[in-house]
Amino acid sequence: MFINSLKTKLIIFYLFLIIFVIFIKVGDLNLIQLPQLYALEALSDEKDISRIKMAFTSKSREYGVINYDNAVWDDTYHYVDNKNSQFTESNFVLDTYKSLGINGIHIYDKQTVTIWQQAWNITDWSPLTFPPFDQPSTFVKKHILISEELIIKNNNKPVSRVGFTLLDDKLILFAATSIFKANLTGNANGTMLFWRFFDEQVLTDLQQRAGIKFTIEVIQPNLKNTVKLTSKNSFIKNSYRTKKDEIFDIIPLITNNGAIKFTYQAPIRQFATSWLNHATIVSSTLLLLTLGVLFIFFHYFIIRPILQADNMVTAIIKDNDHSIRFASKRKDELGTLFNLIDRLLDGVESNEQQLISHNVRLQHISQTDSLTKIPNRRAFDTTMKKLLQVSPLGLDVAILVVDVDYFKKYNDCYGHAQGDKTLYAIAQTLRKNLHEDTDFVARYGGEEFVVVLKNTDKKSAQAVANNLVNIIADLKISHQDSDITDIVTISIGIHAFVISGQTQYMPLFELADQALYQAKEQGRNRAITTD
Ligand SMILES: Nc1nc2c(ncn2[C@@H]2O[C@H](COP(=O)(O)OP(=O)(O)OP(=O)(O)O)[C@@H](O)[C@H]2O)c(=O)[nH]1
Repeated sequence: MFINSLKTKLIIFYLFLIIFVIFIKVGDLNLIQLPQLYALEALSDEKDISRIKMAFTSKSREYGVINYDNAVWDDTYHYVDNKNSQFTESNFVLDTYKSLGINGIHIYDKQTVTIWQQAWNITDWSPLTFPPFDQPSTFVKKHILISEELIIKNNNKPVSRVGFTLLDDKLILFAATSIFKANLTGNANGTMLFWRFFDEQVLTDLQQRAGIKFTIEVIQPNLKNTVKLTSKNSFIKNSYRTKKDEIFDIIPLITNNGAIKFTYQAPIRQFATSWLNHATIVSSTLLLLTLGVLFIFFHYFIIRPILQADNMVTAIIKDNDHSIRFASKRKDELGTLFNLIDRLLDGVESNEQQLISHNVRLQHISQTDSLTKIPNRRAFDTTMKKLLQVSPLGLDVAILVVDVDYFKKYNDCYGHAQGDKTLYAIAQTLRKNLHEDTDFVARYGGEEFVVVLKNTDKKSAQAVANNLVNIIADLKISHQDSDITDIVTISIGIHAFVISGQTQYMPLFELADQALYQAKEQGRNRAITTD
């Protein structure tokens, strides 16, 4: 099956490896690295937020200090009592406002009634009236001006209120301090107020103090003080940054009637938050390249040789060809395995060759007569069948049946062992005097032999047979008991025929045998051909 393939298993292993690496990478990023980086970022953002808040605080405190210096001053204290305009005319000239950077100065008595007030438009330094301070509203009286109760609560010491407030929908920076003598003796006898609209200059000043460019807007006070948003990443809980990468926070107005919300663009994030970032792509590409190289390595050095071996063994089994060899030059375990298979094939091949030679010997034995060492009757049977099957039509063939004359008497006279020797001598003589390529001789049985002559007509067959009769006679093997002579002789019956589609050889043999009978009848030691 496909899944059983080594290559498939390797690919599946790689897929698991890649998923595992991505899993580790994502886990490491989300559970270890990002929380730390976000925490560091939040710490840095927190510092920026407090720098902005500090800018607001320092700006209002600066106003408070200037205001305090003017409120806790004997001249101011006496002015509240005597209202001598020389004091205000000499001290609060236009340049005073310009240098202090304020819109207005207001002096109130203990009952928070305006004693003196003056305000200017900072843009063109034209006179300005700002009703909430001119005729102080209940709100101003309560939240900005210093009441007697506050001073009593402060052990009869000067009280200052500094900060930002919202009046008539306008954001204002103010500083109010109770008017005291410079040596802080006696009671307070009023409130001195410095104020300024929160305009572009104030914003620029604050931005410079904080070193951050931010914008502001006035909002309802009921928003949370510090806004920590949940980041897009579900693993990271805290970040000050909004989805638009802005940071904002709230500065509540001291008068509790609103709040300043400042917003600024967060510094560019110094780390990647998605797992699909440059580093991941580079490392994933490197991983894939490494896996690719490993795959090629496995494929070329392990899988491919195994597949080649598979093909070779399949071919060996299919073609039953045991001569194929791996002849591997590899020095590794696969090389050892292939060499072992080669040795196994060596063994199989040598056994096979032994078997073949044994079979050849067996074949030879089964086709050879043990006494005369010439082909036997089985070989004659095979030869004749093959001859009738494969010979071309019209081929002349002759069958000669050879029989030793008076051989019973020979045996009786010389003994059976001598009879065997004589049979051997006759067989070998017949064999030697026939053409090895075209003629065939076999022992048919007993003292009877059969000769097959190919490409030989009747006349030639007669000549060959006569020659054989003479050659055996020429051996001059003595046979005292022969009725016709005193040497061993043979008789031959001949049947010559033409190949014409015969399928059985026995009728042909029997004709030759009948001719032999005639040769015996006519006195033996001769060859007779059928008519
Ligand atoms: N020594 C020996 N004798 C054999 C062998 N095979 C057959 N014979 C003998 O051959 C003789 C054949 O005798 P017969 O068939 O009577 O024929 P014959 O004596 O040769 O007389 P004709 O054929 O008529 O000339 C028998 O006595 C067999 O025993 C053999 O392998 N060795």
